[in-house]
Amino acid sequence: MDSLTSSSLSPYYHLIFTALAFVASGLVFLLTRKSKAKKLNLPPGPPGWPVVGNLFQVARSGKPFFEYVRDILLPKYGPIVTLRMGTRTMIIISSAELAHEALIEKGQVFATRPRENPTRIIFSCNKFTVNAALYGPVWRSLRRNMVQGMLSSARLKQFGTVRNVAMDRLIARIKSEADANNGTVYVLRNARFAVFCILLTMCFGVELDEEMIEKVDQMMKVVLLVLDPRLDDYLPLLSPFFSKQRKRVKIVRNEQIQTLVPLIEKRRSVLKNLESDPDAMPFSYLDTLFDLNIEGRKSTPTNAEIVTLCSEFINGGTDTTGTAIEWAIARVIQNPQIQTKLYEEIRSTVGDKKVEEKDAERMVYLNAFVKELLRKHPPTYFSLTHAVTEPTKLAGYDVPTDANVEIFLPGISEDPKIWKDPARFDPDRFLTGGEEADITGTNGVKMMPFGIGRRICPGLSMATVHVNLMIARMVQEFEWSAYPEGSKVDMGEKLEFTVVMKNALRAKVKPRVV
Ligand code: HEM
Repeated sequence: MDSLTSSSLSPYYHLIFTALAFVASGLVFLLTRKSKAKKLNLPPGPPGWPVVGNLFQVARSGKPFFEYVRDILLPKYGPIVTLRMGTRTMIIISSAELAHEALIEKGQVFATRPRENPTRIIFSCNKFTVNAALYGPVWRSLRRNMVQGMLSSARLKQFGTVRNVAMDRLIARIKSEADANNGTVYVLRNARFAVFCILLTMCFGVELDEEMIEKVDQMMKVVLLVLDPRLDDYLPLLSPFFSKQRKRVKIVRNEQIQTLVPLIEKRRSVLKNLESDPDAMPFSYLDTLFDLNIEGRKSTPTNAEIVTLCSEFINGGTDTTGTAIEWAIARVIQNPQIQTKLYEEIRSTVGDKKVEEKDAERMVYLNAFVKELLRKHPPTYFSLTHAVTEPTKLAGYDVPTDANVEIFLPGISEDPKIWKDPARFDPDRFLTGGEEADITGTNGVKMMPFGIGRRICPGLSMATVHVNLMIARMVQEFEWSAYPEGSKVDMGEKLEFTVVMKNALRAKVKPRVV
């Protein structure tokens, strides 16, 4: 789901409003006639204005989109709602039954993606990514390649050393930041950096120096900013007002290509003689892309397409994982008894040894903690947007092919009908005799932080390894507490690319004395 907020629309608000009033009155007659002719039985939703639909209601609520959905739409209209955002029809679902009906029972029909806005078309190289591709041969080829080439359990094992290096670097960074700042550190920044380094190395096949890492990171952030939805994405008739922004999109795309193509070319030449570069990894995502066969296409991916695929690989796992770690540390600080249980489990599993991923895998309490973390804090509150391959029904309502289908994840993982005391953060709920939840949705849907069905996140296993290992190492090395000392952690949320803590978590760390 695009990160639509009232603030992303408000700069244009007054400029556009007058123009719209004219256009609206001119089109109202035509549109009402047209919509009557269609006679779709769409799910219920707030009545909207002609042309703009509910766009300004959302913008004027002053709330981030996820809060508008949670606090205003769902209580009033129930678990399936229609919202008209300018020319786009959005159908939002927020119950386990409906997610199951759509993504499992009618999985094939709901497995495609909607029409993209022009900015996303540029950055996705016309939908040439796993996440944006329409359900069909291109998607199958790209997804199979990513999963078999990089994310299978055999491949994951091969990158164990990269993770260990990144974990040691993370601990060293936390130590030195704490030393320089009276024992305090920012959590998200450090966690994000650690996982970013892992993904960069896996992607490009070399360990980049700090300067290059910083350069790529800055560029990725700029890209995410220009991908923020604009008003003309919902109301294309306003696009003449946005020519400056369109130019900026092209400039940023060029910068992205200029930054990443040298890394691609370097790997191409290193591959001719791997032994020539002692720093080169034996394998990387790039290696799978150079000669990739795409069903229904004769040519292998171009450099621009490779840039896009690499960006997807890196972006898909960076903020999501970093966000999970920030909330994990917040919960650990908020609940010292949870921190003690985690630490005791680490001690009883590995003693004085450094915790490794095979140890983390068999730590029952840690795994319950991570599950509860992803239930209470799914890094994205909406799954990626789905669309249907043909007109269909959901809960008896019509779902047309041009609708954006959004799944609101906390509506499921905090549903009091399927969870005991869902607001409470309690890893013990997953321990013997307690509650259960299959995170993949195969045996029923109760939580779906990675989505479910055909489009389920292919990075699920790797992300779980990263989150488990990072939490285990961070708790093994440090005792975490609130900053300022004795203060309560502010659990407020805000939407960036993911749902992060409203005030970036700054925590006090004390190295453990063993
Ligand atoms: C905690 C970490 C992560 C979370 C919470 C997460 C969550 C998600 C979600 C909710 C979706 C949408 C599923 C749908 O469309 O229904 C998704 C898709 C995707 N994720 Fe992840 N993800 C994480 C990590 C990763 C990693 C590490 C990678 C790869 C390196 C990755 C790559 C992707 C890709 C390529 C898709 C698109 C799949 C498709 O359309 O077929 N993700 N992820």
